[in-house]
Amino acid sequence: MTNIPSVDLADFLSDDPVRKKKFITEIGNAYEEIGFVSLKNHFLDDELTEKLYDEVEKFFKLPTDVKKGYEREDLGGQRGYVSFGKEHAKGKKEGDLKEFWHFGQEPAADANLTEEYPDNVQVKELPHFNEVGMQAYRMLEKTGIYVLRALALYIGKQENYFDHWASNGNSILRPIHYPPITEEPDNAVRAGAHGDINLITLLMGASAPGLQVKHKDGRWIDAIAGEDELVINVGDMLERHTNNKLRSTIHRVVNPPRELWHTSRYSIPFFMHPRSEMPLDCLEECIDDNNPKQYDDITAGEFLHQRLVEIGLIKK
Ligand SMILES: O=C(O)CCC(=O)C(=O)O
Ligand SMILES: [Fe+2]
Repeated sequence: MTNIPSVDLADFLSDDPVRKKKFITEIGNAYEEIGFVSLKNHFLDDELTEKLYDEVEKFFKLPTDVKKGYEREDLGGQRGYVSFGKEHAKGKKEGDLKEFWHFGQEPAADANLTEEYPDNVQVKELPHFNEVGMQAYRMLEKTGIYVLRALALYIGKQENYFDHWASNGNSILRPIHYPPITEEPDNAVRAGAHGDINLITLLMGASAPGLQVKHKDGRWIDAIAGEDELVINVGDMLERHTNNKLRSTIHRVVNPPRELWHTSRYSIPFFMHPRSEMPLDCLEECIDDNNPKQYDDITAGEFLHQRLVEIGLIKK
């Protein structure tokens, strides 16, 4: 069971306006409060999830020098492999105890983008790795589009407000491996406390506990998705765009107790980003006398660049 509110995408997709409204209210209220929900009846089925985990485990078991051959520092780590300890939470000096992979957008031929996306890095040792990764990418992207439609209605926009920005957007699927802990980590943790950069994050059930979410009252709450559920949270871009109406909640991944140091943990977040040119300017609908405009205007691309420098993936 989970400690965060659970919502059912089947409500939003139903023909019954009462159920649809119920979903919008539930997810919107949850995002004003705790910033996280777990979602059932999404588009990523068990079979594909299992296949992806299988490929991901095989990848991280490859020799370190093979994995490092797939590292693309020239792309700020936005495609391919990022090695252990490289990324740190904003404002923290110790690197996180994790290595990860990035699958990026492969836009439709007619997408009419002003900016080109770099190609994905192909893993030669694993013939199905890239194909399975991109299948999961599509299903999570499809799920995310519906969640954004519900949120558009919640904040008083047209249902399809985000479609243009988020379709063929700069989203990233990030399989993460947190390896066994072999020495005293001191201040390093599996993932230091952070808010996600993007619009929303869709996280498939991790292989082990560890994810914690910071409640408004300061307590850390374990966030564990129910069977077949995705954990979905608001990121900093959406928080900014909605002038703090929808909350990007701080979360972290804690180290396991010492007796479990020898175990790996895997998790696979999908960071849903818009196209780079999307203005994240605070929406008129979210500004009033009680809540004046909190942020300067910025585009998604500019905001992402700033953050990649702050977390150590782009060198200034
Ligand atoms: O590993 C997890 O459960 C969450 C990871 C996370 O928060 C992130 O990569 O942004
Ligand atoms: Fe995160």
